[in-house]
Amino acid sequence: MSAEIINGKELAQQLKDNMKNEVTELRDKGITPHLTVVLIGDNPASKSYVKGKKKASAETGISSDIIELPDSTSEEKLLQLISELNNDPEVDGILVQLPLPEHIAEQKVIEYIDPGKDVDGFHPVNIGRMMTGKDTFLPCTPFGIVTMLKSKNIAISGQHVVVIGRSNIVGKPVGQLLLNENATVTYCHSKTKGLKQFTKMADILIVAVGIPGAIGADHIKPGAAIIDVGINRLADGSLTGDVDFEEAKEVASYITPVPKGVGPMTITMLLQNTIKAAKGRKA
Ligand SMILES: NC(=O)C1=CN([C@@H]2O[C@H](COP(=O)(O)OP(=O)(O)OC[C@H]3O[C@@H](n4cnc5c(N)ncnc54)[C@H](OP(=O)(O)O)[C@@H]3O)[C@@H](O)[C@H]2O)C=CC1
Ligand SMILES: Nc1nc(=O)c2c([nH]1)NC[C@@H]1CN(c3ccc(C(=O)N[C@@H](CCC(=O)O)C(=O)O)cc3)C=[N+]21
Repeated sequence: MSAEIINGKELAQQLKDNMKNEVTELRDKGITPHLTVVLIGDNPASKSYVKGKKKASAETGISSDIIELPDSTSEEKLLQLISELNNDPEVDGILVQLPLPEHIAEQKVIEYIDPGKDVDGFHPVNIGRMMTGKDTFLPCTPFGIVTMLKSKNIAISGQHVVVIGRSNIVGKPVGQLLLNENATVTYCHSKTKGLKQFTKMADILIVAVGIPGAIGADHIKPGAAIIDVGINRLADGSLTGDVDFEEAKEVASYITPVPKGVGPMTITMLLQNTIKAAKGRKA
């Protein structure tokens, strides 16, 4: 038996089609959601993600612009720009593409963004609201993952979720969101001893490590749902996840592919958050 594939690209398209109608209605009322993306430096991967965000915005009628600045941009100059965007009444959402150059303190920049415009959901105020179960901007990748699980009616409540990875943008918040949905959550990371003994207990296994092939069939409990967050570019230019897909799909009940899995959902949730920001500010 081969696992059912959760096609994130298709689900993202359905959600964008719905959003397009919502944006049309908002625009008829004179409200055009606007997203500003700030891109520092010329990391090719970041450039390609940012292009994807612009394209997806246009598809739904959300207006967007990209502010590109050189690698040499000072922290002070970036904070100044954020302060202008915070005060610009036309701007609903601000996204500063990560990672930032080494000389800029990432956390300081994140905390400078107006929480009401923080469509990434990375500001400590929004993280705190998420942790306490309040309405807020949910971080896009975790929000996308929960949306994918729900789209397939995969049970979350009472299930054992194992998350591999504890970054502030993926691992930690996805565990928190699933805890809010009444899952029992275990976190694993690079210091975890005996990783397999944990992963084999997972009803839902979320892999956000950044190592191709980190997880194989022998890590997986038969019938588990596997969410592969990893985006790794191989030497031949192709993209691959953290899970050995061919092997894993023979053991799992559901699995997300890379590409066309979690990635497109991340962008779609960003658009959702931008609409929410516009409604919160302009409506
Ligand atoms: N699809 C999407 O939309 C997105 C995809 N990504 C991708 O997801 C992956 C993870 O991203 P991100 O969370 O930002 O990455 P980070 O590099 O910030 O975090 C990686 C995590 O994996 C853990 N880890 C590393 N090696 C091992 C190991 N051998 N065993 C167990 N755990 C390990 C690390 O542990 P420790 O904390 O101890 O160092 C860390 O917590 C990347 O491939 C990234 O490109 C990221 C964002 C969005
Ligand atoms: N402030 C900030 N917010 C982010 O949300 C953010 C970030 N910084 N930095 C980098 C990570 C990574 N990320 C991805 C988004 C979409 C795809 C995506 O759409 N991937 C496609 C493939 C795209 C391609 O072919 O290149 C897919 O998986 O099918 C991947 C990765 C957002 N991130």
